[in-house]
Amino acid sequence: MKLQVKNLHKSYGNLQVISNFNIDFSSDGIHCLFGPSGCGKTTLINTLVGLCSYEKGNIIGFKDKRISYIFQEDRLLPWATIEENIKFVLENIEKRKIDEIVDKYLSLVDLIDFKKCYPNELSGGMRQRVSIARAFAYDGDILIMDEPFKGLHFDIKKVLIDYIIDYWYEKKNVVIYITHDIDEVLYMANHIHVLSGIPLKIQKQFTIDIPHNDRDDVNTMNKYRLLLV
Ligand SMILES: Nc1ncnc2c1ncn2[C@@H]1O[C@H](COP(=O)(O)OP(=O)(O)OP(=O)(O)O)[C@@H](O)[C@H]1O
Repeated sequence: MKLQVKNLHKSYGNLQVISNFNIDFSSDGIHCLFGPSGCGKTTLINTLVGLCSYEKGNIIGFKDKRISYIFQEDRLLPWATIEENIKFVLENIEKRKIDEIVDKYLSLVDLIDFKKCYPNELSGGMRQRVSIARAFAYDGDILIMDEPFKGLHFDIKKVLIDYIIDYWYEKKNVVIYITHDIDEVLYMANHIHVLSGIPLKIQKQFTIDIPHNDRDDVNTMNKYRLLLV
């Protein structure tokens, strides 16, 4: 699967956040958008998934795709329990299977004991984990994540990153994520787009074509680290 953005223009009033921007996404590796706060990364992905309007340009390949989107903020329904929040995105699936899916992903994010709780009974990090579980349960054709692990404890973060890497090897879906964390990039990403802005620009793009379970040689990885600092 290949997704393309061509000559994209997007502004908020007089603020031109994206101007004549081009980028391609493929399913042959995990894509990372790496850039400073405020350069326009969230605006770009909100535009790609149709949450933001844009003035000009072509967005090719996203239409009619089911998209799992992990937002920066949890966006849970406050009046629904944790399990109901996940069930809400599971359509056309038989009831027995729905319970299995809910339990599978709540166990993955280590929140199975909290499924009858409401969002306001959980901490911010726990709510973020629910929103990760919800996105995985939805199982879209494209997975997009906006700083999904920000503020999470190292142990659970590693479990979730390993899950995403395995998920990508299994499904070979397009996976795009935003992060500010260099170690996370070196551990998880294949195609790295280093961005600046505003307006949003690609400073450099490079590929780490080392298999994920073979990235522990510090000297090799430092070569890539230097491209990110
Ligand atoms: N709804 C909005 N209305 C007006 N301006 C906005 C809106 N959303 C974002 N902006 C502005 O657009 C610019 C890009 O914001 P955006 O959130 O896309 O950046 P970002 O790279 O994702 O930042 P961060 O890494 O901090 O999330 C910023 O100057 C921001 O103030």
